[in-house]
Amino acid sequence: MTLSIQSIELRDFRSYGRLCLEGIGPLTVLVGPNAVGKTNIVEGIQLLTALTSFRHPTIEQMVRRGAERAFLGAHVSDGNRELDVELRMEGHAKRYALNGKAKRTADLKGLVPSVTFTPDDLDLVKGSHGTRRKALDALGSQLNANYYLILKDYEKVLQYKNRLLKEEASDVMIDSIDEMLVTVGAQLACYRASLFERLVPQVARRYGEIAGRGEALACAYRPCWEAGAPAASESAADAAPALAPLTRDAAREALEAALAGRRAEERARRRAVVGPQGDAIAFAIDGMDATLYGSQGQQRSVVLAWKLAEAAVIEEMLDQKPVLLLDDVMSELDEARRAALVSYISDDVQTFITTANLAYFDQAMLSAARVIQLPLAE
Ligand SMILES: Nc1ncnc2c1ncn2[C@@H]1O[C@H](COP(=O)(O)OP(=O)(O)OP(=O)(O)O)[C@@H](O)[C@H]1O
Repeated sequence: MTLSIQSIELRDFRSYGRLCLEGIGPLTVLVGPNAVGKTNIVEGIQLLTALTSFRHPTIEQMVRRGAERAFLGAHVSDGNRELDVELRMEGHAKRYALNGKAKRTADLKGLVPSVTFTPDDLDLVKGSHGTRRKALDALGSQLNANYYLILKDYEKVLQYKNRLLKEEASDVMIDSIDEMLVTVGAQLACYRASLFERLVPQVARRYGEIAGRGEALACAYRPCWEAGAPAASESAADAAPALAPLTRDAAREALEAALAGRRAEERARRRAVVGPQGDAIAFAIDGMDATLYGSQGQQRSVVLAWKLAEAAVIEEMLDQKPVLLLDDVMSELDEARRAALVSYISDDVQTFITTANLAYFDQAMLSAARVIQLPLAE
């Protein structure tokens, strides 16, 4: 059974001294003027579900100005299980707990998954490969704690290697860090390739439904070792997908060869150029790169399709519908795309929507929702 959020408490988090929302149902609409704290609530819920924030803030930015520590808590239940997820932030430490017992972030991944959709996500197609890699990794991290741990390990290895290259360390040192990079990087590439393979049919199907007109969307994931570092201008149509399924041995071999072949370049540039930080993800609509040629509407349809596909993959893999967090996106979508998004919202998909304007919602939806006007009366 799907866990859903029953109540939320925020203490000294962002603009809130204390905020309690109780008796939370399937659909909550948070409405209020600019800067009233709508996104702060969404961010708090994301930190308690996906265990991350789309704003990528420091702890200092999240603790209310003037306070020493912040507390976030959610009571979640599926009718059988009653769970309290808590997060405490102080200094440089972020500490999660479940029913009062300290937990590592990795232990809680996937417990109450969520899909967040904010105006920044509209850059998923327009933006760089890095934006798309981050989106894929954020999904993978919720689905599989090992994906998350490998990603964190890889970030550390890469940081260390960059330091060594900057300091012009000896070849022996670079060889030994490359060994680690190959082990961790090959695993990360395999996780990415296999998640991508699951995601793509869902994205393509949803794009077809949203865009209509028989347009075909192709998505390609190309690991870094294929033809060197990817340029953003390369066409998705040219970027052949990784041979599926990508095995760890094949990934290791390809990474090793690419590292050996580009050692001189890495030395000259004094930074790592080979590794999953160079993987490319691209979209093509009817054979044309969506980043370069897609209309604004087409790009938005791809993003929406990607988000709905994320929700579908989470449900498929975790047997649980994710909480949907829609931060101020209704105003960014036209009527048809709004309708596509709203059609996904149902009683069994717990949804939080923020908006400055209720005019974007039809009456049927509003009457099914709990509308919370912010700021709350004291
Ligand atoms: N650490 C913090 N301490 C105190 N206030 C903070 C902190 N972080 C953010 N804020 C305040 O929170 C407010 C922004 O809140 P939020 O982003 O949730 O607004 P919003 O209602 O989503 O606005 P908009 O509709 O403009 O997007 C700002 O006024 C900001 O100063």
